[in-house]
Amino acid sequence: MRMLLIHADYLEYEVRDKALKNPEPISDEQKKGRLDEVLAVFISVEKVDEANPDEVVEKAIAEIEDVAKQVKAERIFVYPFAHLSSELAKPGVALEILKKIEEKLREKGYEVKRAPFGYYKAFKLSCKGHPLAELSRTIVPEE
Ligand SMILES: Nc1ncnc2c1ncn2[C@@H]1O[C@H](COS(=O)(=O)NC(=O)[C@@H](N)CO)[C@@H](O)[C@H]1O
Repeated sequence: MRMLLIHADYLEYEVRDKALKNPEPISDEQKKGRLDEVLAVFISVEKVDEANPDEVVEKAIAEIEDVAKQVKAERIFVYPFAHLSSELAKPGVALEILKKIEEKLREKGYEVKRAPFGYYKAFKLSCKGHPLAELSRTIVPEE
């Protein structure tokens, strides 16, 4: 799994066209979204993650929470992003992993949104620009 973490004044998106034949079903409300004062986490789920999804979820949560505490972010935007890796996991596996990350972060008390999976989306992002505002993490399951 590859993650790009951006501490931002805001992240907003608007769904455009389908990027997969069968994207995640979404409500009209989910076609647009915005969070202010947010840690945006762009995630590419990778083929290697398919070996142990639960372990990858736990490691991702730990890394995201570590950064959220450092930058004092209470809101997290989980954003499916297929452009951080050339070895992408299958969409079905990727979506399940992203949903679990969303759920577990919410259980930990963060305000969490997740951008829709399988769509081309317009987005605007305002990076804060401080030294910890742009970070990346790579997560792999144990052999
Ligand atoms: N492994 C993955 N990790 C994260 N997001 C993914 C993954 N696979 C698919 N997606 C989601 O599905 C969308 C399209 O995925 S994609 O791999 O780019 N596929 C395409 O663009 C197809 N139109 C041609 O392959 C992505 O924008 C993202 O929302």
